[in-house]
Amino acid sequence: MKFTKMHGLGNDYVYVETFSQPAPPDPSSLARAVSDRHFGVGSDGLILIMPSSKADARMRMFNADGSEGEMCGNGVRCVAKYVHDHGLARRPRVTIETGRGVLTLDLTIEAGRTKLVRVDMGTPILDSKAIPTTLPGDPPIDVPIEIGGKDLRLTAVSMGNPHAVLFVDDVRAFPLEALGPLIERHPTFPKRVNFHAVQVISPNEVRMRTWERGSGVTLACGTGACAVCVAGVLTGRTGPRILAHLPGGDLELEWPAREASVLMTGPATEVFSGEWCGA
Ligand SMILES: N[C@H](CCC[C@H](N)C(=O)O)C(=O)O
Repeated sequence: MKFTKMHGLGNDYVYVETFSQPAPPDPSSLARAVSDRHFGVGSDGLILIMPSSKADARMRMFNADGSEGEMCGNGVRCVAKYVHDHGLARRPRVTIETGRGVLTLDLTIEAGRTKLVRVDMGTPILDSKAIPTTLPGDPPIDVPIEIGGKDLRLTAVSMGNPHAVLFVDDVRAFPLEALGPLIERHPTFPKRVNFHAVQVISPNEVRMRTWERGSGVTLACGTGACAVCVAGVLTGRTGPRILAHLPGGDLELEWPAREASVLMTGPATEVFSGEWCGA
Protein backbone atom coordinates (compact mmCIF):
# COMPACT_ATOMS: atom_id res chain seq x y z
CA MET A 1 0.00 0.00 0.00
CA LYS A 2 1.48 3.29 -1.13
CA PHE A 3 1.13 6.31 1.15
CA THR A 4 2.15 9.97 1.28
CA LYS A 5 3.10 11.83 4.44
CA MET A 6 1.70 15.37 4.53
CA HIS A 7 1.09 18.00 7.16
CA GLY A 8 -0.63 21.32 7.74
CA LEU A 9 1.37 23.29 10.32
CA GLY A 10 2.80 20.08 11.78
CA ASN A 11 -0.62 18.41 12.13
CA ASP A 12 0.58 15.33 10.25
CA TYR A 13 -1.29 12.45 8.68
CA VAL A 14 -0.51 9.40 6.57
CA TYR A 15 -2.49 9.90 3.34
CA VAL A 16 -3.61 6.87 1.34
CA GLU A 17 -5.07 7.45 -2.12
CA THR A 18 -7.64 4.89 -3.24
CA PHE A 19 -8.05 6.01 -6.87
CA SER A 20 -5.29 3.66 -8.03
CA GLN A 21 -5.22 1.03 -5.26
CA PRO A 22 -7.88 -0.72 -3.17
CA ALA A 23 -9.17 1.00 -0.02
CA PRO A 24 -7.72 -0.56 3.15
CA PRO A 25 -10.23 -3.09 4.54
CA ASP A 26 -9.88 -1.89 8.15
CA PRO A 27 -8.86 1.81 8.17
CA SER A 28 -9.41 2.10 11.90
CA SER A 29 -6.73 -0.44 12.87
CA LEU A 30 -4.49 0.81 10.03
CA ALA A 31 -4.74 4.31 11.55
CA ARG A 32 -3.54 3.00 14.92
CA ALA A 33 -0.66 1.11 13.30
CA VAL A 34 0.67 3.84 10.98
CA SER A 35 0.26 6.61 13.59
CA ASP A 36 2.63 4.99 16.09
CA ARG A 37 5.76 7.17 16.15
CA HIS A 38 8.03 4.25 17.13
CA PHE A 39 6.48 1.16 15.53
CA GLY A 40 4.71 2.82 12.58
CA VAL A 41 5.19 5.79 10.23
CA GLY A 42 4.38 8.34 12.94
CA SER A 43 1.39 10.68 12.56
CA ASP A 44 -1.68 12.21 14.17
CA GLY A 45 -3.82 9.77 12.18
CA LEU A 46 -4.75 8.40 8.76
CA ILE A 47 -6.56 10.16 5.91
CA LEU A 48 -8.04 8.37 2.90
CA ILE A 49 -8.28 10.24 -0.45
CA MET A 50 -11.08 8.42 -2.25
CA PRO A 51 -13.10 8.79 -5.46
CA SER A 52 -16.35 10.76 -5.03
CA SER A 53 -19.53 10.95 -7.10
CA LYS A 54 -20.07 14.62 -6.08
CA ALA A 55 -16.61 16.18 -5.82
CA ASP A 56 -13.02 15.86 -7.09
CA ALA A 57 -12.30 13.52 -4.16
CA ARG A 58 -13.70 12.31 -0.87
CA MET A 59 -11.81 12.55 2.44
CA ARG A 60 -12.16 10.18 5.39
CA MET A 61 -10.06 10.88 8.49
CA PHE A 62 -9.12 8.54 11.35
CA ASN A 63 -7.49 9.67 14.57
CA ALA A 64 -4.41 8.00 16.07
CA ASP A 65 -6.70 5.93 18.33
CA GLY A 66 -8.59 4.59 15.28
CA SER A 67 -11.77 6.65 15.80
CA GLU A 68 -13.21 8.42 12.74
CA GLY A 69 -13.61 12.21 12.74
CA GLU A 70 -16.21 13.96 10.59
CA MET A 71 -13.88 16.74 9.44
CA CYS A 72 -10.24 17.84 9.47
CA GLY A 73 -9.29 21.37 8.47
CA ASN A 74 -5.56 20.82 8.07
CA GLY A 75 -6.30 17.49 6.39
CA VAL A 76 -8.69 18.89 3.79
CA ARG A 77 -6.06 21.46 2.67
CA CYS A 78 -3.56 18.61 2.19
CA VAL A 79 -6.14 16.52 0.31
CA ALA A 80 -6.72 19.48 -2.05
CA LYS A 81 -2.96 19.83 -2.56
CA TYR A 82 -2.65 16.10 -3.29
CA VAL A 83 -5.58 16.13 -5.73
CA HIS A 84 -4.01 19.03 -7.63
CA ASP A 85 -0.29 18.27 -7.41
CA HIS A 86 -0.72 14.56 -8.24
CA GLY A 87 -2.86 15.36 -11.28
CA LEU A 88 -6.26 14.05 -10.12
CA ALA A 89 -7.73 17.54 -10.77
CA ARG A 90 -5.33 20.13 -12.20
CA ARG A 91 -7.39 23.22 -11.35
CA PRO A 92 -6.80 26.04 -8.86
CA ARG A 93 -10.28 25.43 -7.41
CA VAL A 94 -11.16 21.91 -6.24
CA THR A 95 -14.03 20.34 -4.31
CA ILE A 96 -13.69 17.72 -1.58
CA GLU A 97 -16.50 15.64 -0.07
CA THR A 98 -16.22 15.47 3.75
CA GLY A 99 -18.41 14.62 6.74
CA ARG A 100 -19.38 18.32 6.62
CA GLY A 101 -20.57 18.13 3.02
CA VAL A 102 -18.77 19.15 -0.19
CA LEU A 103 -16.24 21.93 0.51
CA THR A 104 -14.65 24.27 -2.07
CA LEU A 105 -10.92 25.02 -1.82
CA ASP A 106 -8.87 27.67 -3.66
CA LEU A 107 -5.20 26.90 -4.20
CA THR A 108 -2.21 29.22 -4.49
CA ILE A 109 0.17 27.38 -6.82
CA GLU A 110 3.87 28.08 -7.36
CA ALA A 111 5.90 26.19 -9.99
CA GLY A 112 3.14 23.58 -10.27
CA ARG A 113 2.98 22.91 -6.53
CA THR A 114 0.28 24.00 -4.11
CA LYS A 115 1.59 26.23 -1.31
CA LEU A 116 -1.43 27.80 0.33
CA VAL A 117 -5.07 26.76 0.45
CA ARG A 118 -8.14 28.80 1.29
CA VAL A 119 -11.13 26.70 2.36
CA ASP A 120 -14.80 27.53 2.64
CA MET A 121 -15.39 25.50 5.80
CA GLY A 122 -19.18 25.92 5.80
CA THR A 123 -21.30 27.49 8.52
CA PRO A 124 -20.62 26.60 12.14
CA ILE A 125 -23.18 24.38 13.88
CA LEU A 126 -24.41 26.22 16.98
CA ASP A 127 -27.25 23.97 18.14
CA SER A 128 -26.20 22.20 21.36
CA LYS A 129 -27.92 18.90 20.45
CA ALA A 130 -26.14 18.83 17.09
CA ILE A 131 -22.68 19.81 18.47
CA PRO A 132 -23.35 17.55 20.54
CA THR A 133 -23.19 18.72 24.16
CA THR A 134 -25.46 18.85 27.18
CA LEU A 135 -24.07 22.30 28.08
CA PRO A 136 -26.95 24.84 28.08
CA GLY A 137 -27.36 27.39 25.26
CA ASP A 138 -27.50 27.32 21.45
CA PRO A 139 -24.58 27.62 21.31
CA PRO A 140 -23.25 27.26 24.85
CA ILE A 141 -21.23 30.42 25.54
CA ASP A 142 -18.77 30.72 28.46
CA VAL A 143 -20.74 28.09 30.41
CA PRO A 144 -19.24 27.45 33.86
CA ILE A 145 -18.31 23.82 34.50
CA GLU A 146 -15.93 22.13 36.95
CA ILE A 147 -13.60 19.58 35.38
CA GLY A 148 -10.57 18.08 37.10
CA GLY A 149 -11.05 20.39 40.09
CA LYS A 150 -10.82 23.53 37.88
CA ASP A 151 -13.60 26.04 37.26
CA LEU A 152 -13.75 26.41 33.47
CA ARG A 153 -16.00 28.45 31.18
CA LEU A 154 -16.54 26.58 27.94
CA THR A 155 -17.91 27.74 24.60
CA ALA A 156 -18.95 24.87 22.31
CA VAL A 157 -19.19 24.91 18.50
CA SER A 158 -19.23 22.25 15.80
CA MET A 159 -17.47 22.60 12.43
CA GLY A 160 -18.85 19.18 11.48
CA ASN A 161 -16.80 17.85 14.41
CA PRO A 162 -17.23 19.01 18.03
CA HIS A 163 -15.05 21.66 19.70
CA ALA A 164 -14.87 23.22 23.18
CA VAL A 165 -13.04 26.54 23.57
CA LEU A 166 -11.67 28.01 26.80
CA PHE A 167 -10.27 31.56 26.90
CA VAL A 168 -7.32 31.88 29.31
CA ASP A 169 -4.90 34.65 30.33
CA ASP A 170 -1.72 32.65 29.66
CA VAL A 171 -2.05 29.80 27.16
CA ARG A 172 1.56 28.62 27.61
CA ALA A 173 0.93 28.02 31.32
CA PHE A 174 -2.33 26.12 30.77
CA PRO A 175 -2.09 22.44 31.93
CA LEU A 176 -3.24 21.01 28.56
CA GLU A 177 -1.84 17.49 29.04
CA ALA A 178 -3.59 17.14 32.42
CA LEU A 179 -6.98 18.68 31.58
CA GLY A 180 -7.23 17.82 27.85
CA PRO A 181 -8.07 14.13 28.36
CA LEU A 182 -10.61 14.95 31.11
CA ILE A 183 -12.41 17.53 28.95
CA GLU A 184 -12.30 15.25 25.86
CA ARG A 185 -14.11 12.48 27.76
CA HIS A 186 -16.37 14.57 30.02
CA PRO A 187 -19.96 13.24 29.88
CA THR A 188 -21.23 16.67 28.79
CA PHE A 189 -19.76 15.79 25.36
CA PRO A 190 -21.42 12.48 24.35
CA LYS A 191 -19.22 12.09 21.24
CA ARG A 192 -16.11 13.36 23.08
CA VAL A 193 -14.65 16.71 22.03
CA ASN A 194 -11.64 18.54 20.60
CA PHE A 195 -10.45 21.11 23.15
CA HIS A 196 -8.63 24.42 22.67
CA ALA A 197 -7.13 26.83 25.22
CA VAL A 198 -6.93 30.33 23.73
CA GLN A 199 -5.25 33.57 24.71
CA VAL A 200 -6.53 36.74 23.05
CA ILE A 201 -3.64 39.02 22.07
CA SER A 202 -5.82 41.63 20.37
CA PRO A 203 -9.26 41.66 18.68
CA ASN A 204 -7.62 40.24 15.55
CA GLU A 205 -4.92 37.95 16.96
CA VAL A 206 -4.97 34.88 19.23
CA ARG A 207 -2.58 32.22 20.47
CA MET A 208 -4.02 28.71 20.92
CA ARG A 209 -3.08 25.18 21.96
CA THR A 210 -5.09 22.05 21.15
CA TRP A 211 -5.96 18.70 22.69
CA GLU A 212 -7.57 16.64 19.92
CA ARG A 213 -10.21 14.00 20.37
CA GLY A 214 -8.58 10.67 19.57
CA SER A 215 -5.05 12.04 19.01
CA GLY A 216 -4.09 14.14 22.06
CA VAL A 217 -1.82 17.20 21.79
CA THR A 218 -1.26 18.24 18.17
CA LEU A 219 0.74 21.11 16.68
CA ALA A 220 -2.31 22.59 14.95
CA CYS A 221 -6.04 22.03 14.39
CA GLY A 222 -7.78 23.69 11.44
CA THR A 223 -11.39 23.03 12.45
CA GLY A 224 -10.34 24.05 15.97
CA ALA A 225 -8.99 27.40 14.75
CA CYS A 226 -12.33 27.96 12.95
CA ALA A 227 -14.19 27.14 16.17
CA VAL A 228 -11.94 29.60 18.04
CA CYS A 229 -12.75 32.31 15.47
CA VAL A 230 -16.49 31.66 15.94
CA ALA A 231 -16.18 31.54 19.75
CA GLY A 232 -14.25 34.83 19.72
CA VAL A 233 -17.03 36.57 17.78
CA LEU A 234 -19.82 34.98 19.87
CA THR A 235 -18.21 36.08 23.15
CA GLY A 236 -17.26 39.54 21.84
CA ARG A 237 -13.56 38.92 22.47
CA THR A 238 -12.41 39.16 18.85
CA GLY A 239 -13.61 40.59 15.55
CA PRO A 240 -14.65 38.61 12.44
CA ARG A 241 -11.06 38.22 11.12
CA ILE A 242 -8.22 36.77 13.16
CA LEU A 243 -4.68 35.54 12.80
CA ALA A 244 -4.32 32.41 14.96
CA HIS A 245 -0.87 31.40 16.22
CA LEU A 246 -0.75 27.63 16.75
CA PRO A 247 2.32 25.69 17.97
CA GLY A 248 3.02 24.59 14.35
CA GLY A 249 2.43 27.97 12.66
CA ASP A 250 -0.26 30.46 11.71
CA LEU A 251 -3.76 30.27 10.17
CA GLU A 252 -5.99 33.09 8.94
CA LEU A 253 -9.66 32.80 9.82
CA GLU A 254 -12.69 34.82 8.89
CA TRP A 255 -16.36 34.56 9.95
CA PRO A 256 -17.99 37.57 8.28
CA ALA A 257 -21.56 37.08 9.58
CA ARG A 258 -23.64 34.68 11.65
CA GLU A 259 -25.17 32.91 8.64
CA ALA A 260 -21.87 32.93 6.71
CA SER A 261 -19.24 30.24 6.15
CA VAL A 262 -15.97 30.29 8.06
CA LEU A 263 -13.02 30.86 5.72
CA MET A 264 -9.66 29.34 6.63
CA THR A 265 -6.33 30.00 4.87
CA GLY A 266 -3.13 28.11 5.55
CA PRO A 267 -0.29 26.04 4.09
CA ALA A 268 -0.24 22.38 3.04
CA THR A 269 3.04 20.46 2.83
CA GLU A 270 4.04 17.11 1.33
CA VAL A 271 7.01 15.51 3.08
CA PHE A 272 7.62 12.04 1.60
CA SER A 273 5.95 9.00 0.18
CA GLY A 274 6.54 5.35 0.92
CA GLU A 275 5.11 1.89 0.94
CA TRP A 276 3.49 0.32 4.01
CA CYS A 277 4.39 -3.36 4.21
CA GLY A 278 1.62 -4.25 6.63
CA ALA A 279 3.76 -4.72 9.73
N1 LIG B 1 -6.61 18.23 13.20
C1 LIG B 1 -7.89 18.36 12.56
C2 LIG B 1 -9.07 18.04 13.38
C3 LIG B 1 -9.14 16.59 13.68
C4 LIG B 1 -10.32 16.40 14.55
C5 LIG B 1 -10.36 15.05 15.13
N2 LIG B 1 -9.39 14.92 16.20
C6 LIG B 1 -11.77 14.75 15.59
O1 LIG B 1 -11.95 13.68 16.18
O2 LIG B 1 -12.71 15.55 15.39
C7 LIG B 1 -8.06 19.71 11.92
O3 LIG B 1 -7.08 20.26 11.45
O4 LIG B 1 -9.18 20.22 11.83
